[in-house]
Amino acid sequence: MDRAVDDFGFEHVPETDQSFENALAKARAGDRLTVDDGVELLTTGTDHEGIDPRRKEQVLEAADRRRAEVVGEEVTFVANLNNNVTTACNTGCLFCNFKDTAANFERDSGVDHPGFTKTPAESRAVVRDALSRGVYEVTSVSGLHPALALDAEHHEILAGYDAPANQVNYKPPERYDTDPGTYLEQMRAMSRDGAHLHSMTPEEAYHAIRGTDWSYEDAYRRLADAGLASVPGTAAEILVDEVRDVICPGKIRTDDWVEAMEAAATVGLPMTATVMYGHVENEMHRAMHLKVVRDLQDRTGNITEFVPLSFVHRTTPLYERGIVSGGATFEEDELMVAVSRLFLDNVEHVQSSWVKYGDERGLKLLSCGADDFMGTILSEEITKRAGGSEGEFRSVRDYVEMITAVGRVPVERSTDYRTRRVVDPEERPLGPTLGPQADGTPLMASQTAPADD
Ligand SMILES: C[S@@+](CC[C@H](N)C(=O)[O-])C[C@H]1O[C@@H](n2cnc3c(N)ncnc32)[C@H](O)[C@@H]1O
Ligand SMILES: Nc1c(NC[C@H](O)[C@H](O)[C@H](O)CO)[nH]c(=O)[nH]c1=O
Ligand SMILES: N[C@@H](Cc1ccc(O)cc1)C(=O)O
Ligand code: SF4
Repeated sequence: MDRAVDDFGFEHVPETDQSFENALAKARAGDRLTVDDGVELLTTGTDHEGIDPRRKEQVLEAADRRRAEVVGEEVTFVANLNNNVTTACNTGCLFCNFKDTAANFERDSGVDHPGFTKTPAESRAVVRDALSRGVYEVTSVSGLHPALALDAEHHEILAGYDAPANQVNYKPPERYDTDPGTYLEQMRAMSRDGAHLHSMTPEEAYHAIRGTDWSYEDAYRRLADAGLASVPGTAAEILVDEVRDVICPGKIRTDDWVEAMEAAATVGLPMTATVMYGHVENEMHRAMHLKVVRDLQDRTGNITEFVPLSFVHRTTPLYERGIVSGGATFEEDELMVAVSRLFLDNVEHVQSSWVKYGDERGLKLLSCGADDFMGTILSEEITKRAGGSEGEFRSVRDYVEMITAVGRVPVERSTDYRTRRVVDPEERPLGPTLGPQADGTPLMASQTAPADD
């Protein structure tokens, strides 16, 4: 990644005192890897330019073997729904095209925009419909809408700040076309009738305590009481501040992200962790990120899965302003997944995201160290808006066909992986059964096969 090194004057660069051979030997032996080892594996050796195809295969093989030892041949997926509450956000992350300027949502803005905000009642209706189709989990990640507050008390505190109001990034709900309600109201609405609610990233948790002296733990405890069941570890991007300064200067810093995740763990919430890579960062930053996650997991043990998210560049400010010329290559994707598996010796599952990679490459990544194939999601906005085109839905039938085609065992899982169901490819109907109202009915009418299903 010479581009990044040259353009940004980063302090951290992919230079080490380690050799590729030593790092590979340690990886094969199952020894705990250092950041330098990680860099050697991610670069296939800093002793030469570019990715060496033979060395890359060695890294992928080591990761695939480790995957087989740790989790065997099962490939898991979850029957879930994405229900994002709002796209209003002023944080301004340069890799993101999911958000819309919050001012556009104001009653008198006169701006016609593609964004949306759902009231708690609207969220409730979307979830009710998805539950009747058999979903287990509701995933909800949203923009930081200025009118969103934890609860009525939080509204009062935020309203007490003098102008400029955006000192605490707050405007009262009356200013907007649609009132998103409070975080607690949204939690209650989305967790009703037994849905497992996976929501409130560290960035959202920060928004839920902004302008107060409340701790992340206070917030997560109250969110959990209102129905939150697990936490998405997005907003991680690259957990090295010199990279965050370039791609998301308005976002919480690395220390805050870690603090929020530790708080979620203290409250007893399972959580995922992510990395969003393939933009301005180099392999040293990627390896340093893995170390932050591994240390966090040493302290908490609550991370159920690690999710590498390849940067989707097409319609993002980073790309449109010429700051980057594209995303990661597939070789980099393979190595990111493989080194995640090898480095994170304390995280059991590594996810392959079909939304980011597509089916074919997503399946290939299941032989590079990944063992989870994401979820049905039923709708998708983050990748689509960034110019991705891999679709918004996979049925249980799609999953079974793809996973069996690569010789692995399809398993429907709960979010925390504790409940699992090995899916018999011959069974009919072929739908989810773990959701509170799931009875095996295929998730979507359009996906129902003609006669035999
Ligand atoms: C869109 S945000 C929504 C939740 C909340 N606003 C936050 O930042 O945590 C969720 C995550 O989507 C991922 N994301 C956003 N834009 C992306 C892109 N262009 N390519 C890949 N991942 C992206 C980032 O990792 C981000 O943290
Ligand atoms: N990788 C992506 C995910 N993964 C999250 C899963 O769908 C699921 O919520 C998690 O495994 C917890 O059970 N979701 C997306 O919407 N987009 C992705 O790229
Ligand atoms: N929001 C992320 C995906 C994601 C969601 C929940 C998770 O636990 C992990 C990853 C995206 O689409 O880019
Ligand atoms: S990544 Fe999240 S915080 Fe950043 S602009 Fe997008 S929605 Fe807002």
